[in-house]
Amino acid sequence: MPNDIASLILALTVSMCTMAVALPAVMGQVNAAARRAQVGVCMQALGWVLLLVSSMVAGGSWTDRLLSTLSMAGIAGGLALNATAFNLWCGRSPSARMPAVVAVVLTVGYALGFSSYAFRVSWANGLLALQMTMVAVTLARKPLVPVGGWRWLLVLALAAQVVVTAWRGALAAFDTMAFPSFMAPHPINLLFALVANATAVLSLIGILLAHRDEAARALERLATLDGMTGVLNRRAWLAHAGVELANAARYGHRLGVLLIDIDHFKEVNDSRGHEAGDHALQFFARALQSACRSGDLVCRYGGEEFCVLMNRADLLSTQAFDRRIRAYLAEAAPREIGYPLNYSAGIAVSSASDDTLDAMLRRADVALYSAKALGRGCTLDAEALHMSAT
Ligand SMILES: Nc1nc2c(ncn2[C@@H]2O[C@H](COP(=O)(O)OP(=O)(O)OP(=O)(O)O)[C@@H](O)[C@H]2O)c(=O)[nH]1
Repeated sequence: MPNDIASLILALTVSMCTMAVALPAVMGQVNAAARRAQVGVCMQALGWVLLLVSSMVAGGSWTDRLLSTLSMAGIAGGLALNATAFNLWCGRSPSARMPAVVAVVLTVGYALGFSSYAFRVSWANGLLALQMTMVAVTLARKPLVPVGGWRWLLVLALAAQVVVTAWRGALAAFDTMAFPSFMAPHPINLLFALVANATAVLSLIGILLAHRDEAARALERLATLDGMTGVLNRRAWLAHAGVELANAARYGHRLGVLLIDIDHFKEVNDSRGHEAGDHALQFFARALQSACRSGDLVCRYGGEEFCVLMNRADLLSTQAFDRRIRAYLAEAAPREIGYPLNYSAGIAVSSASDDTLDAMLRRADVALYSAKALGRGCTLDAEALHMSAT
């Protein structure tokens, strides 16, 4: 059995080192979460290497104390980094101060109490079990973004490792003679080595899948959002608005489309520079979004044109939205961007159950064109225009 345990611990160390080298190569360019996970794996790999080396030097010597303490710092620090990585991948803030605090307390306590075998082993195993619990809780908490079912596999493996690690801590404290080293021929050591190997494999799978989910979300963002303003792009807006119009027809609601074109925007670019122009577009998009109700859809229709789909809205409520935006711009634009910003707009409200998005956009565009022709800075509605023309 001692040889079995030594082989399994060696296999675990080799797996961790392989992961530490392979992850950066396989994952390519990474974000903050993946970077933390990679560094976390490297630290754990280093920790296991140092623990193995420490078992080869004279027990209780200063070299043993130094190597063992550094190995604890590596394993505990790596776990703390993994906790923050999984927090980020679950859409939460990266702050996971507790696992980091536990890693520091564990290392310092281990170094200070090194001369007592029972204390240092129970201290390290107890606090490592606490850290693993924190990583498992991080994964088990409801994520704020879609995360695959893989997290439950990792939670299960971590839960098993928590039990075995805490058990080792208890044995070291209360039955020290039966548990003289982490490679001693004790069934719990064998169980620990097996579970640790399984958790290492599942961690690798978890890190790769979390990274893949994150990349898929980033691709979706790129495909649906306008990169500069963060509102929907035209293609995504058309797809969503088409669904909303079909629902409106089915349930007998009305909806309004407000097509907006910022006035004299070329002058902003020409006199203040392209960067100021970009800043103004971002401010304008924010203003539209904050004035919307949930269910409304804002998009950047093109250059300095925006389009808003107002769900369950008739002409009066679309006009009220337009007035709110104008009042907000008059007050906030000079304050936020340093000069006034105005726009012309056209409104089209869904008329019959067979109305189409194309037809509504055409009517809104005609109304917008007329608003520009009237001298800009105003909003016209397509129905009124149509009535006055007939
Ligand atoms: N800074 C910046 N400018 C943009 C962007 N997209 C389009 N524009 C500018 O928007 C301006 C649009 O000019 P025009 O079509 O003449 O419209 P306008 O100056 O607003 O005049 P009217 O619409 O007739 O009031 C051009 O100068 C474009 O370069 C962008 O992403 N960033």
